[in-house]
Amino acid sequence: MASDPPFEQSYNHLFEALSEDQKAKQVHPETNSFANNEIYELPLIDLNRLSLTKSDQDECKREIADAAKQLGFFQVVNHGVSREIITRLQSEQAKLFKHPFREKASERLLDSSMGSYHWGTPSATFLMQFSWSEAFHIPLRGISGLNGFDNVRSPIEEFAEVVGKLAQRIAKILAENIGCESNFFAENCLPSSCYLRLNRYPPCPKSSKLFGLVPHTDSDFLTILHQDLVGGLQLVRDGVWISVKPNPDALIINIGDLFQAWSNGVYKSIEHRVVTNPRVERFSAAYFLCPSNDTIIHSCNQPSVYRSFSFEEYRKQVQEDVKSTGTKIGLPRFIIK
Ligand SMILES: O=C(O)CCC(=O)C(=O)O
Ligand SMILES: [Fe+2]
Repeated sequence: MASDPPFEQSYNHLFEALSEDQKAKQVHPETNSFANNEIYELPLIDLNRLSLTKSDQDECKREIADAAKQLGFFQVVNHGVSREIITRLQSEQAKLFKHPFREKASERLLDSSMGSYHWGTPSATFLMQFSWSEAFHIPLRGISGLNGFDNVRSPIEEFAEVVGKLAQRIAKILAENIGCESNFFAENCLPSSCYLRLNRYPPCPKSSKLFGLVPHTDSDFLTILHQDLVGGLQLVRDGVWISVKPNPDALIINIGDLFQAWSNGVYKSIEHRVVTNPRVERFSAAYFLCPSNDTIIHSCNQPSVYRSFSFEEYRKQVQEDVKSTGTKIGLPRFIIK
């Protein structure tokens, strides 16, 4: 049966032109061990302590900063997003993706100025650069553009509102920990410049060796993610890919490139990816804390590792690199030599 979205038909230059043997050579060298990666529980931080005594608060803040410095990834519980919102979001997200491919791709679902639908990887020239997934990219200023989709709009709005506040709270804690201007995020990362991405990873019958999402770092300050129980998210720890164990009660937080630059390399934007599952579909929802396009990102400590750049310049550079080389280069472009 054909997949939905029609990856193989539409990208047959990637899939068909290759013999089985060539395919095996083109996938990531360690993809054969996809299933055998260590299953790792991210550092689990209970945010309830932020409303307890000063020493509880300090301990909680220290754990957040330590995780952001060492692994770049952690998970939080008692984050303020109710189980009810998450359940509704998951159920409406699944329904949204169930619309026929033609409808999703025709932009009738989303007013195109308000959001966009993505599937596969148009810039991929070989299978290792290909992502077997589809996503709705929804700028928060555009939630009202989900024409006629009141059922999905309301859990998205509620999720984004609570997670947006959480993102601000975490960013402030991280800024204070390194003695930097903690109002920066409240001033520059308004909800109108942040966005949400709803991801779906269809079962991948062709090959369990394909990526659901290719290895990347996030181009924002920080990302807050909810994943379902299927699993598949992996990240690099000490140079080795490890699998993140899903926790239905937790939200995953990871540092993005902008925080790494702004903190002068103290907080780590870590490479991560999603691997495909041959039988089950997987869903995740991610909130990206972003500044306005004209915000200048400069290291808050000296001497600067990275030169200053605007968010717009960074995004354009990433897009250009992806278009011309098939992969994101990201922060290394901005290191002061
Ligand atoms: O689906 C996931 O678990 C990760 C998604 C992700 O990394 C992203 O959207 O940037
Ligand atoms: Fe990501």
